[in-house]
Amino acid sequence: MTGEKGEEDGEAPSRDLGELTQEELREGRAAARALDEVLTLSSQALVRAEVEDLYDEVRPLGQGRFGRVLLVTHRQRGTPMALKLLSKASTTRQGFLYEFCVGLTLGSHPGIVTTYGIGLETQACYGFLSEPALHGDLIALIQPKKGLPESATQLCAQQLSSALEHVHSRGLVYRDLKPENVLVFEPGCRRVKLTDFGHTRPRGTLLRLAGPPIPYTAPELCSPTHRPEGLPIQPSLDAWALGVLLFCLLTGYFPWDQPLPSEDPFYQDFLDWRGSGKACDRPAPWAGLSPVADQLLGVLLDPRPRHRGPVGSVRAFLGQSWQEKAGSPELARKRGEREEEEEKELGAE
Ligand SMILES: Nc1ncnc2c1ncn2[C@@H]1O[C@H](COP(=O)(O)OP(=O)(O)OP(=O)(O)O)[C@@H](O)[C@H]1O
Repeated sequence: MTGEKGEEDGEAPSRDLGELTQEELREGRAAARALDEVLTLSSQALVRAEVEDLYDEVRPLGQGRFGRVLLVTHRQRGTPMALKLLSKASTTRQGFLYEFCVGLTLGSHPGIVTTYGIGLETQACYGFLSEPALHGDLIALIQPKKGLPESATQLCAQQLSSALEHVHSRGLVYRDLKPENVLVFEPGCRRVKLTDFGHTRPRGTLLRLAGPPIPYTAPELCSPTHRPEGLPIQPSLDAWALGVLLFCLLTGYFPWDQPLPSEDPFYQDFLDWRGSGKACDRPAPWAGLSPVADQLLGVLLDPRPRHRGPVGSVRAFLGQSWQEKAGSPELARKRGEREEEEEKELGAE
């Protein structure tokens, strides 16, 4: 997404490194400088034209809060492309250029949507072109209370962790991992790619939460005690979001609404279980996950950002079973506990 920017971020002052090491701060600054370079060049090369002068509209591909995405074909060559249009009413020129240029600099990775080097300015909108995904996004594939087949989940895990590692290797933090931003290029999730770089920022950028937290928001951003000037952002924010996304894919549930123990009993239950390590404390939504999945999610969903595993931790768990097999005594026991709990909850109403 893109939007009015600048309310929520600023540059980390050099005398105050927050939780960043000198090396991390240098990495973030180098990323900011590299982006600035691409942005200046792209800003000079925007094509001023109306969409219909250059492209034929085929059909809408999707709609976000800020952007409308259309399948178009090039008028002369017939090449199919996705055109993301951002209204000038809600997006600044700088905000648009930022999203466009982050896409351009990251697009060489197979797990990241390729952005073409054509930026457009019409009377009412800014726009840019990228490769079109003809199988939609991941949200359409997740079945409520079921999730995705495990094979598809592991394929997503492998490709998304690699794509996020690429983002991090460029000194950037993605910050917007959710199923709507994962595009599907082949059935069965054999090829999925990350899109929407409107929230991506250099490591170390100071960030305050602009709205209410969502399930994917890491707890360090929700803490009321966090520094008023903002938290210097780290790749560990993406590792948390990856953990939540994998949970959703495996179960068809969110693990919690927001990671605030005082507000969200599901999150409190998770913390209690982490603390005790006892099977009887396992929260109901976690029934159905194998010990391997527990371990993986335990690494990614560590509430302490400096102890949280990186996104690449996923690799060590691929190819092992992440779901209890249907009919296994362990699953029957966990399901029994879940049903008992649900009965208790219903009884309490
Ligand atoms: N290259 C593409 N090919 C196919 N569909 C796409 C493509 N890019 C985006 N979409 C679809 O359009 C939707 C909206 O796009 P996008 O997330 O970029 O918009 P946004 O306004 O920035 O979103 P947000 O609400 O997260 O701010 C996506 O969820 C996806 O379904």
